[in-house]
Amino acid sequence: MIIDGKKTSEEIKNEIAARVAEIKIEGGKIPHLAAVLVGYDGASQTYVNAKVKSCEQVGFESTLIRLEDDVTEKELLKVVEDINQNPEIDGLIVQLPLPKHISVEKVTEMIKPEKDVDGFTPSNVGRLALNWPSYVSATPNGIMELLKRYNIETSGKNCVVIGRSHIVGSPMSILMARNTNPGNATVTLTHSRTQNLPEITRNADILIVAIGKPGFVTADMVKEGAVVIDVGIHRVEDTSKKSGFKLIGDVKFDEVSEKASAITPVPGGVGPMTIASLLSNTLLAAEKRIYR
Ligand SMILES: Nc1nc2c(c(=O)[nH]1)N[C@@H](CN(C=O)c1ccc(C(=O)N[C@@H](CCC(=O)O)C(=O)O)cc1)CN2
Repeated sequence: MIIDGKKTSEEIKNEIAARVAEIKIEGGKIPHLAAVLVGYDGASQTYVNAKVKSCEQVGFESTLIRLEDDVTEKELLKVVEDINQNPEIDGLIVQLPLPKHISVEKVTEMIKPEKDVDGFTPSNVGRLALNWPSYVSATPNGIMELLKRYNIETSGKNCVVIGRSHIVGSPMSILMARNTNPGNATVTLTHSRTQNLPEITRNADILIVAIGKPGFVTADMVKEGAVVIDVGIHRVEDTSKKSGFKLIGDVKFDEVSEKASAITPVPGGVGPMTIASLLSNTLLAAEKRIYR
């Protein structure tokens, strides 16, 4: 089975659009997302443009703030603080990665937790770990939603996560271990120093791959019937395409899909769900459902 993130994300966007229509009738506040993009990285521009377009699609307001790649850290912090103070804006994201001369930690810490719809601030990450209401990072949140909507059984299953990033791997391991449905899995968080990785991954009923290496997971690393979630997105040269590149994931799709019972493709899997989850978080922020 192919787990179709594109189709599921459209379903979620339709649900959000329906809620926005209700908010309009009730005379409530239309959700407003601000996105800050620093520099001209091709992939980041694609993602931010897709976020703005998705806001339009569901009826949100959006503000895109583009900054040159030589913007100083101080200037960027001031932009973030201005958005923090703007009562019109419900949610704020700073697109990552940032140029090397800017501290991601300082910028993230500056974002008001109530507007942190990426779920990256220390406050929201801490609340997630405590199982308190919080904004959950969009990619892991999107994966949980896919598992739920595809009725994938996770309780008591062995879940192996490859990659320990703050954005995906770490929150993913917390969510899958939680006493929720989906959740209640026995989770192993693996990383670049893990020994005998194939031995561990072959024991996974659910394998979530966020290692950032194209085609890293091969068929011999996967148990027959496993559910495989591929978080990686890489642009590799392909002269047969008009764009000059094609997208591939961290998983060798052709061979792993032969063994998996369910698998996310790249593109069209986890990526679109990241944007749908960001919209869900922005709706929560506008309706003040996390921080009252
Ligand atoms: N502030 C943030 N920065 C980054 C995040 C994030 O959640 N917040 N995550 C990633 C990038 N990302 C969102 O920003 C993202 C990645 C991929 C997709 C997506 O829809 N991918 C499509 C293919 C799109 C294409 O390249 O043509 C797919 O997989 O089908 C959306 C968002 C890092 N930065």
